[in-house]
Amino acid sequence: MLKETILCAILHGTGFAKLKSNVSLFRRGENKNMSNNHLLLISEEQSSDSKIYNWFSKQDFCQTQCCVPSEVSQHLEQRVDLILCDTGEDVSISLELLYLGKQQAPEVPFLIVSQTSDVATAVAAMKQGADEFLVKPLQPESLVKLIKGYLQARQSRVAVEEQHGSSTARLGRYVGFETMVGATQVMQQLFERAQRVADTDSTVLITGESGTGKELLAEAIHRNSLRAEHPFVTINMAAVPEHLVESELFGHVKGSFTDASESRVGRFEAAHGGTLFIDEIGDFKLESQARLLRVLENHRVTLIGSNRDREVDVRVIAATSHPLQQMVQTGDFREDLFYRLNVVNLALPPLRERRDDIPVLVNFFLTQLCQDLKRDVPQLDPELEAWLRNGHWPGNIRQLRNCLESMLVLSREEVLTLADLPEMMNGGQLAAGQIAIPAGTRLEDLERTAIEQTLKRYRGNRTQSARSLGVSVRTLQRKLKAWGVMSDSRGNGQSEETAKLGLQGSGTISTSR
Ligand SMILES: Nc1ncnc2c1ncn2[C@@H]1O[C@H](COP(=O)(O)OP(=O)(O)OP(=O)(O)O)[C@@H](O)[C@H]1O
Repeated sequence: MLKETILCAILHGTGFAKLKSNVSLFRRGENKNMSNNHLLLISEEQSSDSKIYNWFSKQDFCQTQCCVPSEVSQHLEQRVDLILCDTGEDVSISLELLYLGKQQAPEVPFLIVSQTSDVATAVAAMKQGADEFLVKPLQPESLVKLIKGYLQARQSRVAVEEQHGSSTARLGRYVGFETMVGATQVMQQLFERAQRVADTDSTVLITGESGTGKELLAEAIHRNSLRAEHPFVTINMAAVPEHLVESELFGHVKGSFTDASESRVGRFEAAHGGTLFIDEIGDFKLESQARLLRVLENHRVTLIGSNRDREVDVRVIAATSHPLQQMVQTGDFREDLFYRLNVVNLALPPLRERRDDIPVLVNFFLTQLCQDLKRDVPQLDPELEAWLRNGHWPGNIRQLRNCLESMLVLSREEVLTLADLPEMMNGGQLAAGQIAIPAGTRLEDLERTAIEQTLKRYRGNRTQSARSLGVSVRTLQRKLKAWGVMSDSRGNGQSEETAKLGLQGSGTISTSR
């Protein structure tokens, strides 16, 4: 009996609670016209051979499209309201498609139809975000009822969101995350995916170097979600002493350990109804990982020193600047927890990989900071602009913002120049013989930067620059050519391309002697 109950719960995805709420939503809007819903059926068979498709195409509560696995990605670019995946005996194909579905359309319910009732497989599917794991043979009536429940819940959510002017991504319109700047294609795509995932309760893993905006993105997801009215609670695992991690997260009762002079509510409970952002999840020790996994699976927390647990309704967004997958391989991070967290992955690129955003970010921060400092927005000297755009920025957006803030605080001039750069950035004007290398500079960037600075110093004269760099003119020409800089036929003097190159800023490296 117990086994049956467990299996039943597993087969119904996130459990009975969710199923019940769907059913009640269905009742509320029963009379609504549902025929505009789009169901995507993934099948190994062509549509004409698929019995399940033939059956669905005769139903009038939705419009059904059928496709083979290789066409799924293409279909997800169109409107889809529910995915039913039946890939025959090989469930691993369904799991791969589930991953794809959750990456491309996280808010769309994904139902797996399987021929096996193997519990381990069902658990694996649920961990990866499947909404249902249904075992054949299926009862048409129950299946229709289940699907209608999902579709109705989805319709109701869209209606609520439209009423509140919230997300409309699924209708083909994209509303940006106002607090975040990013005009490049990579950021626009990321915002779009984040907007879509905001509509769901899926766990999200945000990856990216320090200062790329992981916390800001997590908060934007929360603000765009139906949980927005509830708390957004953060915890940075790197900042909490190891022995206090569990008590911070799960809370403790008075006297449960030496320093526990009072009972304390943990961050999970504090985030009830809202979102918990766990930063630097890679710093979590293995024992605590097991406990976190249990909370994510059961939605219940047990305070340290107590044997009573409490239900929590919390959406978790985790972030890491460490390569978690590698940590899984080395045994430093639990594989099951990794998959539980990585239902949707949002990867923030480093600033140096989206340089076109730098001018937009600079304007954004200058305006914001000048408002705070109650001063007029200064102009930027073109050389400084170029320097900012071409900097390496190992500290990413945080470093860019701090750099601008420091200049604005220290200079009241109407035009900011390279000379106003904070001392630690050096403005490309290091004392004679100095070279400063910011943490995170790649070797290939180092070489290019050194060459750029030297050419700039010798006003584009390649003979003098090559001599200064201790290489032949031919070697220098070869490198410039490889970087797409046209060769200067005069061998010296200042070609247009060299002049351009010479003007480029270059982090904090200088070859001055
Ligand atoms: N796209 C963006 N638009 C505007 N400001 C941004 C953007 N991304 C980040 N910032 C700003 O940059 C700073 C760093 O952002 P945030 O703390 O979110 O980064 P992080 O990746 O979480 O850093 P860490 O890993 O060190 O905690 C903040 O001041 C944030 O407001």
